[in-house]
Amino acid sequence: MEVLMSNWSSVQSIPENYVLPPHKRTGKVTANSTGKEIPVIDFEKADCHDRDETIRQILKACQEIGLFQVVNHGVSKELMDDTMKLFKEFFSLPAEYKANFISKARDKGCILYTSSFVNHDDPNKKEIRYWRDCLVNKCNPLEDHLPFWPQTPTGYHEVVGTYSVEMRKFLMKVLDLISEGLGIEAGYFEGDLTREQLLSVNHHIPCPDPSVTLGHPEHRDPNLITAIHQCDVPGLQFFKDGQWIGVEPLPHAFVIIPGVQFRVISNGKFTSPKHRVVTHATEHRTTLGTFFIPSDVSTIEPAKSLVSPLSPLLYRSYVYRDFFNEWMKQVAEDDAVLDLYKIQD
Ligand SMILES: O=C(O)CCC(=O)C(=O)O
Ligand SMILES: [Fe+2]
Repeated sequence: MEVLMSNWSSVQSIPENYVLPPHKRTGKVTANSTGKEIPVIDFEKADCHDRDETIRQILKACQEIGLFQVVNHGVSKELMDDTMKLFKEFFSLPAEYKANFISKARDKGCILYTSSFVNHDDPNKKEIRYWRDCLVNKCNPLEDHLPFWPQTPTGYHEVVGTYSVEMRKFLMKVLDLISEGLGIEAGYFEGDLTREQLLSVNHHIPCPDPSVTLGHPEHRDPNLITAIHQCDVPGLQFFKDGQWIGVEPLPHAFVIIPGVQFRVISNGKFTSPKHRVVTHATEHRTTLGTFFIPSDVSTIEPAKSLVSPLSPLLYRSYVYRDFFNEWMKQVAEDDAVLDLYKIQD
C-alpha cells in the first residue's frame, strides 16, 4: 500500500525516486517573473454596465497570455475559506482513514493517490515521482457522487457540496462570457461538453530541496477549462516565451486555465498554457482545482462560427474518449496528442 506523503513522519532528505533527472530540474526555483503581467479580472463589473469590457479583457488574456485570474467572482470568501480549511484537515487525518479512498480507478466518486495518477509501467524507465498527494471528488451530478465522498472532517458533504455547486455556476459564467466574446452560440457549452466536473485537491508537504523536485510535472490540462483556488503559498508557474512565470497567489481569486479542448473548439484562438507546480522548502501548500470535462462520448470540434476562409479549420472532429485514451498513454508529450487531430495543409 502506498504511503501518502501527507503521512510521512519527517522528511530529512529526498527519497531517490523523487529526484528529477538533471534536465527536468527547476534549478533556481524562483520563476523568472512574478506573474504580475497575468491579468486580474474583476467579475463584479461583468454583472453591471461593464460586461463588454470584461469580455474584452478575458479574450485578450486568453489570446495573449493564455490564462487569467478572477476576483469578485460571486463564490463567497467564507465558503472558499471553509473548503480550504476542511481539505487541510482532511490531509492531516490518520493514514488508516485516508486509505479507504486510495485508488486509481477512474470511475470512483472519490479517489486519493500520491505522486501522479499515471505511473508508466515501462520497466526500462526509472519511475519519477512527484511531490504531492491528490484527492479527486466527482461533483456532477452531485447526488450521484456524494455517497462516495468522505464523511470526515465533519461537514465535508455540506461544505464541499456547496462549493462544487457554486463553482459550477461560476465556471458556467466564465464560459458564457467567453462564448459571447468569441461569437459562439449561447448554450454551446451546456450539456455534454461540461458533463463531468471534478474537484481535484493537491496537497504538498514542505520539501527539503525544491530545486530537484516538482509538485506537479509540466503539463497542459487535457479538459475544457480549469479554475484553481490557490492557498497563499506560491508554486504554480506557467510557461510563456521560453520562461517559467509564477502565478502570484491572490487572496480569494481563481486562476482560470483553458484546457486543450478549448484550443480545438476556439479553432486555435486560445492556447492551453503549459504549467507546473514547484515545491516549497518550508510551507505546506494546498490547492483546489475545479475541472470541467466533456463526457466520454462528446464530439469535440472547432465551433462552426469560428471557421471561415480567413480562419480555416485547424482540427478534425473526434470523440473525447479517444483523445483521452491517447493522452493517458503519452502524457509527457502533450502536443503530440493534439497533432493526431490537426489538419495538415
Ligand atoms: O496546484 C496548482 O496550483 C495547479 C494544479 C494543476 O495544474 C492541476 O491540477 O492540473
Ligand atoms: Fe493543471
